[in-house]
Amino acid sequence: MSGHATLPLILTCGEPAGIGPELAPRALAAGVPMVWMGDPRHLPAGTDWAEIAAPGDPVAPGRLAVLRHDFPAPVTPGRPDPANAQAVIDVIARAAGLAMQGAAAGVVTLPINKQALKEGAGFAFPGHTEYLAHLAGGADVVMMLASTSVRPPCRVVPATIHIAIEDVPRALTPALLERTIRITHAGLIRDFAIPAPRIAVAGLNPHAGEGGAMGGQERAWMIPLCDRLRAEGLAVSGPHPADTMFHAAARARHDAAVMAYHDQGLIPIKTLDFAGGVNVTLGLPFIRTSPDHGTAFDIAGRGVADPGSTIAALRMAWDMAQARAETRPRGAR
Ligand SMILES: NC(=O)C1=CN([C@@H]2O[C@H](COP(=O)(O)OP(=O)(O)OC[C@H]3O[C@@H](n4cnc5c(N)ncnc54)[C@H](O)[C@@H]3O)[C@@H](O)[C@H]2O)C=CC1
Ligand SMILES: NCC(=O)COP(=O)(O)O
Repeated sequence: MSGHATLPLILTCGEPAGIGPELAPRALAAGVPMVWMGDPRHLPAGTDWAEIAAPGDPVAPGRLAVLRHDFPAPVTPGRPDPANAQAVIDVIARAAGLAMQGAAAGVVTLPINKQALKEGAGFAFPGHTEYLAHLAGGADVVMMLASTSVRPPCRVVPATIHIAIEDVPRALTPALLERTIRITHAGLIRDFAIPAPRIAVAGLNPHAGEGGAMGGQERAWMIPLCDRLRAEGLAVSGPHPADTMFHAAARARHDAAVMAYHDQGLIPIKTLDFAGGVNVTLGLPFIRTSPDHGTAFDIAGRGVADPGSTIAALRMAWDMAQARAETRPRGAR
């Protein structure tokens, strides 16, 4: 056992027409070592910043360290420019590359606009989660959103993510659900110091199918899958009716909830803790967190964006980096 993380986190700029640039200087309030990667011309006027050549280079306290990445086109808040799309993608890849080389403690991503990247640069991924998994050589990952300021905590993992609701029943297979549960289980042990994670699984249908009266997936394979994993020793419960999994007493009974689809999980967490919710990718070879919100074009450039979720994402990533450093064998990177 050894050590603690010393290298900074990299905060990627995300979509520069969104609220990312104004959140960057305010993220210093997290009080953890970080550098921002992006085009400094996008930062709010008056930002105290200094360019550095590598993540570990020193800057004066209170000053934003910048790993410069120039963008080709000027930015208008609220109006993404297709000409900048490839640079947004390149920043993510560059930051992930540095983290994989061991040159940074992890990556915290400011939001991207998926539509702008698809239209501007043919971005072929639904989001950071899948792109980072690809950059990591096809890592088996899940998306978890974790609260930081509600008790009992709320942690949700959607088994299917950014797909049309009409495609969910076909995409939600026994293999996908089992894989999602196993990655969640391993991630809670590794990064959340929960030695025997309790995982609640949501049914797909109202009332978890009501014994087959409201849908058949629960009886056909979800109950047998949960039974099998329990027999193996995993603390898996369910499938539960999704609508009663998130009141306080229900949250106290699990460490994470694996949900059938995006909104089944993201609506409760964003309702309970929008300002403190953190998106974590479990299963990557490096640490990645993100605020839970998007690009917020409707308020971009006005200086009113709440930095709470970004600050929480930085602190969570830093805590994860410390925990990993403490359990890393001496001499290993
Ligand atoms: N990790 C990422 O890169 C994410 C990207 N997105 C993307 O963001 C874009 C916009 O998504 P929306 O669904 O509209 O969600 P959104 O989170 O951008 O905005 C929803 C509402 O919340 C408000 N809001 C968001 N963040 C806020 C903050 N920090 N402070 C104050 N108010 C805030 C916005 O003004 C808006 O009214 C989409 O392209 C989506 O794909 C969405 C979620 C995560
Ligand atoms: N709805 C969550 C979201 O869009 C985050 O996606 P990702 O960019 O973190 O994969």
